[in-house]
Order: sequence, then C-alpha cells, then structure tokens
Amino acid sequence: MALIGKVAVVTGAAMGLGNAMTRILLQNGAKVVLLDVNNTAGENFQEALHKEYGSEKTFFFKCDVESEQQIKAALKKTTEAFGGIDILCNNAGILNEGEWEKTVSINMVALFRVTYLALEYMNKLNGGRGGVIVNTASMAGLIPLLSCPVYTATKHGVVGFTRAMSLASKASGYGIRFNALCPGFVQTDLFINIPKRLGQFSNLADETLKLVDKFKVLTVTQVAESFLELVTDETKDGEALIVLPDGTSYMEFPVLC
Ligand SMILES: NC(=O)C1=CN([C@@H]2O[C@H](COP(=O)(O)OP(=O)(O)OC[C@H]3O[C@@H](n4cnc5c(N)ncnc54)[C@H](O)[C@@H]3O)[C@@H](O)[C@H]2O)C=CC1
Ligand SMILES: CCCCCC(=O)/C=C/C=C\C/C=C\C/C=C\CCCC(=O)O
Repeated sequence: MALIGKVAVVTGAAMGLGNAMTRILLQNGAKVVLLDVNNTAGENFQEALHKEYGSEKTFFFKCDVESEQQIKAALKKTTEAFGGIDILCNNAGILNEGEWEKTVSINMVALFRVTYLALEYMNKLNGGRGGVIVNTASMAGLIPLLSCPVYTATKHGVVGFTRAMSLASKASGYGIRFNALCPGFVQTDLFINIPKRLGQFSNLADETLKLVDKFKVLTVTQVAESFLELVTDETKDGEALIVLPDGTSYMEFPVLC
C-alpha cells in the first residue's frame, strides 16, 4: 500500500512511539492527524512538523482517548479536513499497576472505542475507503510480564481484539486489515517510569530490570520501521509482529480449526 496522499490518525502521537510513527508516515507521503491528551507536547510537535513538512500535511487535536465525545469530534474534523481516513494507529497507552482501572480504560476500552468510531468512516460497507488499523500491543501481549499483570492483560486483550477484528473484517468485507505491533522494551517515558508505576508489584522491580537486561532496549526509530511494514504490506492481516533488538518475527498462533 503506497502512502502518498493517504490519511492516517495516530493516537498518543505527541511523544514516544507515536511520535516516531507519525514521522515515518510523513516521510513516506501520508498526511497525519495527531491525537494526544498532552496539549503542550502535541502543539510543540505540530509546530516542528509544520516547519519540516509544511502546514498542509499534519494537524494536532487535543484528544483524550477515554472521551467518546472528543474522539468523535476529532474523527469528524479529520474527515472534513482530509476527506477520509485510510490508516488508524491505536497507539496511546499507559503502564500503571497502581491505577489499574485507568490502565484497562486507556489500553483496552478506549482502543476498542476508537476502532469502532473510526470504522464508521473507514469501513467500505459504510462508504469508507477501507485501509489498515495497527494496534500497539507489546511483547507483554504475548508473554506474561510478572510485575505488570493488568498491563499484560490489556496487551493480550489488544492482540485478541486485533485478530478477531481481522477475521470479522475479512468475513464481512470491511476492506480493512488489522495488525498488532508487539515490541519489547522501548526507550520512551513509559519505559523510564516503569519503577514508579508497579504499584503493589514494586517488590518485583529488580526482576523486571533483569528482563530489560535480557531483552535489551529498542529505539523508537527501530520500532517505527517495523510498524511501517504492518501498514504498507498488504499481505499482513491479523498478524502480531514481534519487534526485538536482534530482529523481528511474526507470532505463530495455534490453529485449532
Ligand atoms: N515503551 C515501551 O517499552 C513499550 C511501549 N509499548 C506501548 O507503546 C505505546 C506507546 O507507549 P510509549 O510511546 O512508550 O509511551 P509514552 O508515555 O512515551 O507516550 C505515550 C503517549 O500517549 C499519550 N497518551 C496517554 N494517555 C492518553 C490518552 N488518554 N489519550 C490520548 N493520548 C494519551 C501520552 O500523552 C504520550 O504522548 C503504548 O501503547 C505502550 O503500551 C509497547 C511495548 C513497549
Ligand atoms: C515492565 C513494563 C514494560 C512495559 C513496556 C512493554 O510493554 C515492554 C514489554 C517487553 C517485553 C517483556 C514482555 C514479556 C517478557 C516476559 C517474560 C519472558 C520470560 C520468558 C523467557 O523467554 O525468558
């Protein structure tokens, strides 16, 4: 799928992985709508992008993915400004075992809601152009992370949702591919703050650091390059792409029927 002229929406776009996804989409010719709850970081990033790519290629909306009203408004304005949506990157996420209900709300409930609301514009059955949805899961969506049971559960939920939506899309004719991105540890604010966010599992911080030593840490640029494959390669649908410093691989799931 060539990205020239395509319209992408990225949640959690202001910082970390979302920032790198936005950059790689722009570098490949897409227009990008940035959604983020952090207004200052979003406006600063938009200003930088306007200088680099011109003001026609991006715009930023302050949008909390937990708010149905704010998502609806952002998607409506995106379609009015750019004529449709071809790519959705559900990337906003947090890790906070202390505030575990909020972790479920942002990582899973909001991701489902943004997807359903975006389908109203993207689904070919609704007059949309089809396209691709990439959900940011994690290695913790495939393997349990001992210090983060709720984060692990949300990321397993994202992988399951992605795979089921892929099947629903194929069976119904939405014209939309669904893929999950499953990186290991990535050098971002979320990663840096892990020791402060383990809640009742803070006694397991050292065990977590051992895992970091074992898996090593990715840069956001490395992950964005793998993300691009899920967006552009039309053969990838219902996939979970593992991204680690020593390489990438597609998860092989059991086939029971
Ligand atoms: N950093 C890591 O080691 C890994 C991160 N991930 C996942 O990658 C995604 C991005 O995380 P990072 O870039 O590391 O984190 P980050 O903390 O650097 O960036 C997250 C961005 O999401 C935004 N955000 C948070 N809550 C939001 C909300 N309610 N509405 C809208 N925007 C919101 C933040 O303002 C921020 O700009 C998350 O889903 C995370 O679970 C997956 C694997 C590893
Ligand atoms: C500690 C929070 C990390 C949050 C960021 C994130 O999503 C990163 C996850 C990266 C990898 C870790 C996930 C699972 C690995 C856990 C155990 C593996 C043990 C099995 C083994 O082969 O040794």
